[in-house]
Amino acid sequence: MEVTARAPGKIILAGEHAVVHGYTAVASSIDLYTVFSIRLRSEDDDTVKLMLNDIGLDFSWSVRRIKEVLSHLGSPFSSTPTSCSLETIKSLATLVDEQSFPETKIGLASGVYAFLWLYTSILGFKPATVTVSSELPVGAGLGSSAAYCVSLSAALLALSDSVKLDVSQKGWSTFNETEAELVNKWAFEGEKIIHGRPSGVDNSVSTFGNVIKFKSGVMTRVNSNMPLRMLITNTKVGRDTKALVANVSARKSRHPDAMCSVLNAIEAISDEWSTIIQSHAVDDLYLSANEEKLGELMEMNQGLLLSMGVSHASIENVLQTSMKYKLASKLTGAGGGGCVLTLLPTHISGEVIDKLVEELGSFGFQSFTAGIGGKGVQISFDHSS
Ligand SMILES: Nc1ncnc2c1ncn2[C@@H]1O[C@H](COP(=O)(O)OP(=O)(O)O)[C@@H](O)[C@H]1O
Ligand SMILES: C[C@@](O)(CCOP(=O)(O)O)CC(=O)O
Ligand SMILES: [Mg+2]
Repeated sequence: MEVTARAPGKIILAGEHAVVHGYTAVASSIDLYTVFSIRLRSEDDDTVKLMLNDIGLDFSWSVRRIKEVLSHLGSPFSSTPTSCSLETIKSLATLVDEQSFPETKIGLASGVYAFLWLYTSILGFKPATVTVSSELPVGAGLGSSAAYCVSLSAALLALSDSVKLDVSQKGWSTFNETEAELVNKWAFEGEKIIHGRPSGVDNSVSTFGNVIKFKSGVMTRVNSNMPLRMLITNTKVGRDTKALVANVSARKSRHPDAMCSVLNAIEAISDEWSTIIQSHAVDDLYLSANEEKLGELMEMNQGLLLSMGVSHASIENVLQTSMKYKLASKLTGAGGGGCVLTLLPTHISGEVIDKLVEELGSFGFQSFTAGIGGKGVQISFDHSS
């Protein structure tokens, strides 16, 4: 039997970085998914094979070798999400180094550490073939790391004793609330390995879907009543969430008072975002007034992100280009490159959007739209293999 789990990426509508420091963010899932499939091999087949299709890397470890290096961990504890210690990260690095990880892709190694940690913690030392592929750009601010950790945790838990699913079900099915909580907690442990200090907003929205508000580790569901449309522009400038989050923390310790004001202002923006999208538009006039307010909030949030040091020339380029069409934009995710959101109000014509997309394309950027606020993690079972 093969187990497949898929988890969505996300956009942060307001409050990225601030949320790492305990201030509110608002985020939504998008209908682009990362998919993990796991097929257990027979017990005498001593191999764990990992195929990372998006980055073109394959790994193969013997179960005996994994056991040897991680023997100090003991048996799996799938029902109790546990943090990976620094000492264990070193052991995981040994396992990855033995596979001669290409130097040019070394930034991606933490994803493999997260794989090994979640795999051995949840399933123990079972031989299997694991593949992952994603519709999300990796490392571009759309939460690929969270979708990776959530879909992996979901597939592993579906094969563990901690979750009892009806494996005869056909097509995609969802987890109950308690099971989804467990998936989310494990995914957060994986995110910690990749991000250093994640807030938990990305894995929560990827697990539970829809639109959420997130503050100090607590998630609240937001009932959005607005038809939100965003153009997502990938500047294709690579960046690393872990480094950007660390830079913001360093700036906060250098200028605690100024940064406190910036973070409070961002929280006010997030709160207003969630109030506006929850309100019912009584007519078109009310809707376009609300869209205008959201556009202003995005511009203000972007200005504050610039003051935190996480904008980039490529992001400023997208902002200026969309401004020519009187459209508001902000970076989404960690910034420093990656993706930018541009609010597409309901009144805007397809022609204008096409022109904007073309102009952004002339800089080498890639723009697309995605469905906002769909389902969270889902699972399916295939008995044919
Ligand atoms: N499909 C994938 N295949 C392999 N690694 C992935 C995949 N998706 C995410 N990752 C891991 O997540 C990291 C990117 O996470 P991050 O810097 O937080 O960016 P984002 O979450 O915005 O895409 C990569 O370096 C890699 O370790
Ligand atoms: C910057 C931050 O707020 C979001 C990071 O998102 P992404 O990894 O860039 O998709 C960090 C976090 O909340 O953990
Ligand atoms: Mg990430």
